[in-house]
Amino acid sequence: MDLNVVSQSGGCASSGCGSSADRLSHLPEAIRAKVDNHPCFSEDAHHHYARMHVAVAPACNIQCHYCNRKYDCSNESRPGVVSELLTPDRAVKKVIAVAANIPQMTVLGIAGPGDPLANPERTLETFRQLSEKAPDIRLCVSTNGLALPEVVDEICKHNIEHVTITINCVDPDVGAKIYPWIFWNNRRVKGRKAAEILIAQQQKGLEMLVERGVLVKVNSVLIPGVNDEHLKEVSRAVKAKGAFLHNVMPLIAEPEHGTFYGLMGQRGPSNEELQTLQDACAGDMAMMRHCRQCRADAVGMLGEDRGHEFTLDKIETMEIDYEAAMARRAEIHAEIEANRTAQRQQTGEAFVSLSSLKRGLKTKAAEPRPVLMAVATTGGGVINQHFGHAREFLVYEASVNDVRFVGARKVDLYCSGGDTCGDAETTLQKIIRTLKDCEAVLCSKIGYEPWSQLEEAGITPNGEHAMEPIEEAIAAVYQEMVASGQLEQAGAEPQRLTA
Ligand SMILES: C[S@@+](CC[C@H](N)C(=O)[O-])C[C@H]1O[C@@H](n2cnc3c(N)ncnc32)[C@H](O)[C@@H]1O
Ligand code: SF4
Ligand code: SF4
Repeated sequence: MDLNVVSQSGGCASSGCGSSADRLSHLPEAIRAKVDNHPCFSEDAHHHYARMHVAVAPACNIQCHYCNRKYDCSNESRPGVVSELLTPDRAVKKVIAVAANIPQMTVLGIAGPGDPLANPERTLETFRQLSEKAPDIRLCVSTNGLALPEVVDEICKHNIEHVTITINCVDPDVGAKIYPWIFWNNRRVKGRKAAEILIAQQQKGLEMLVERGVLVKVNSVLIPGVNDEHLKEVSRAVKAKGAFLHNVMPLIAEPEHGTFYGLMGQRGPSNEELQTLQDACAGDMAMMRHCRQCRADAVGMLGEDRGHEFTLDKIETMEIDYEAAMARRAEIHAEIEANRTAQRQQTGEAFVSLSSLKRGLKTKAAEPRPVLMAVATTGGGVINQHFGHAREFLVYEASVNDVRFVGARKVDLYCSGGDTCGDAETTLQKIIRTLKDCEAVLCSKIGYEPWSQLEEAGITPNGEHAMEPIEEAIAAVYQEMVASGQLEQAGAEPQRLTA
């Protein structure tokens, strides 16, 4: 997301390129302070800070063709899925237990499993208690927007500075294909009329939040053949109304989830379709590309789920002094910030070197082509994960202009424990398919078998940059590729480095 904020403001003055952390520096101070440690509103922050959701809101006031909250699997990570519903009191207890044990957790969101604003008492009571008992935690809410205008003032009372509205369309004809019904003024409204009311409420809620200085993220589910082309218009419309960030997420639709789309065989988008649409929308506004479509009870860094460590039976036995925990949290946040500053400096140097590389290319020749690279990381902004332990890879695009984050791709674990990874061949082939458009994989270590199969598939494994900041390492690998001449564009004059 930070990337496009910068492109609107002209980018790095000297070179036209910069790290994702630097890109935050172009935001006004008041906004930067609100997003700098928010893992969802800042791509850079998501390497360092964690979030949690509490599942206090079971009911929903609309039906989306892609949602079925009845289907649950404890191993599954997707929106609407939860293991246990919580009362506000228990939710508050859980948040305090998590904040004391995972100090980098800065954000508590309520995102279901239904719609938080269709359960206003439970949602607002949770926020009320938390703003009093844990004032160092940022509070967020995610809603379909139908009930939003009526509760905007109440939300603002609880110091909520970040709200997400799911807006899949601004045209009721498109909406009628996504929403079979809404529950409005005590009756069920169907079809185009339902979509018309929902869209009007969403737009009104968005305007009201922006007027009150709340940062609004808009989620849109990309449903191929239904709203794919239309989402560019959605992006323009919400930007014009002052939304801060647009998060275009892929539809998840499997027949076994029992949703209308799942049963009708509606497919989700490919990685390429998603990225193409995100890039097309990016002309109009800042995009979030690091969303992991979390469960409604997720706990931990984005992409990880530590919910099993904080089940009700476990938190009942935890004795927590939150005053002391807050002091410890502040110390750890200061350490994280010191690390981030050091990383920023290191990455800045790598980018200066990328800029000299660009200047060194003969001006008439075409630039070397951009390259996608995948990275294995457990967080902290560095390359620190064994290939076989990765449950997801972060994908970056490197070019002579920039290194930009383009998305996270989930994979099955290659090493499922023990010293040997012998019988995991099918899993490895699936991982290679997921990364097939990447030209290198950067990780801390990698075994012989995946090394040779990646190479055979034309993906270069690289374990030389362990513990280095991600963007610095990618910039370095890209420079090596340029220097070796392997990135010359087909049909272009050969390029030469002058220095
Ligand atoms: C579970 S919802 C909860 C908040 C609220 N009810 C809403 O819809 O905004 C959180 C997010 O997940 C999205 N979502 C739910 N089911 C999905 C699916 N099958 N595929 C992709 N996104 C989905 C929703 O559109 C929403 O943006
Ligand atoms: S609004 Fe949210 S909770 Fe309600 S049906 Fe849609 S995705 Fe599910
Ligand atoms: S679903 Fe996306 S926006 Fe919400 S907590 Fe997860 S990563 Fe952040």
